[in-house]
Amino acid sequence: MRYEEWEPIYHEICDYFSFDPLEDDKAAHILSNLTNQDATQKLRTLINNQVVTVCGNAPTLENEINKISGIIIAADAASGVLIKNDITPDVIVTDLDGIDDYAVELNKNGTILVVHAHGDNISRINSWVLKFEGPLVLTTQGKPFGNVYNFGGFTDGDRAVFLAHAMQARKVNLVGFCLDDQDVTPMKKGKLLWARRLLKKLGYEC
Ligand SMILES: Nc1ncnc2c1ncn2[C@@H]1O[C@H](COP(=O)(O)OP(=O)(O)OP(=O)(O)O)[C@@H](O)[C@H]1O
Ligand SMILES: Nc1nc2c(c(=O)[nH]1)N=C(CO)CN2
Ligand SMILES: [Mg+2]
Repeated sequence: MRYEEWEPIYHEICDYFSFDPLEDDKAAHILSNLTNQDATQKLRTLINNQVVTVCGNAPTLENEINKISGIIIAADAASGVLIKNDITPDVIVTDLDGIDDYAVELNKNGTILVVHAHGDNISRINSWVLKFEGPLVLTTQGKPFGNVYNFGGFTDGDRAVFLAHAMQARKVNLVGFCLDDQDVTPMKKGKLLWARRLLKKLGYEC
């Protein structure tokens, strides 16, 4: 999605959650200043024209492992579920609140980390990013610049789907997405509602 198309949606999201866009920009600049890494071309080569499975972290993921095929993109904590099931994600899309030290090891061995900056993860950016030795792609939900991209999307899960579309995947399958999950906090419910709205724009009903 082009930024011009994304921007009005982004402002609606900021109004909904009372997020401050200036804090998002501050986070994106902190991230960009920590590393000049840019594995976007590697990511594009990996995904272009391929079948991709994006794994969300709904409780159903564990029962849907057998549906995974092609290039595997894990949304944040879904990566831990995959690892427990002996599956190595090719890509992890994360705002750094759902991963653990295993992500540093995976990244060292080639898993691409797509690290998202926002106003509420600045401390996580500062504590995690310098530990990563492998390929990184940096993202923002605000205006992109330099080595910081915006492919559209909001939560780790729907952002992963927007990313796969932006990288021209041939087909994008979703597993572990249950966006009307009622067994979550009010904040999470709001985030899943937005994920659902955004994925609907790409033609997915989940
Ligand atoms: N029922 C569900 N519960 C949680 N996540 C879900 C669910 N269904 C789909 N997802 C997707 O899985 C992604 C990764 O889940 P995780 O539990 O790591 O969330 P998170 O990292 O705390 O979410 P975020 O940081 O995006 O707020 C979410 O961003 C969401 O898009
Ligand atoms: N400012 C801000 N932005 C976000 C947040 C968040 O908690 N705060 N969470 C996200 C993942 O769902 C994506 N973007
Ligand atoms: Mg997260």
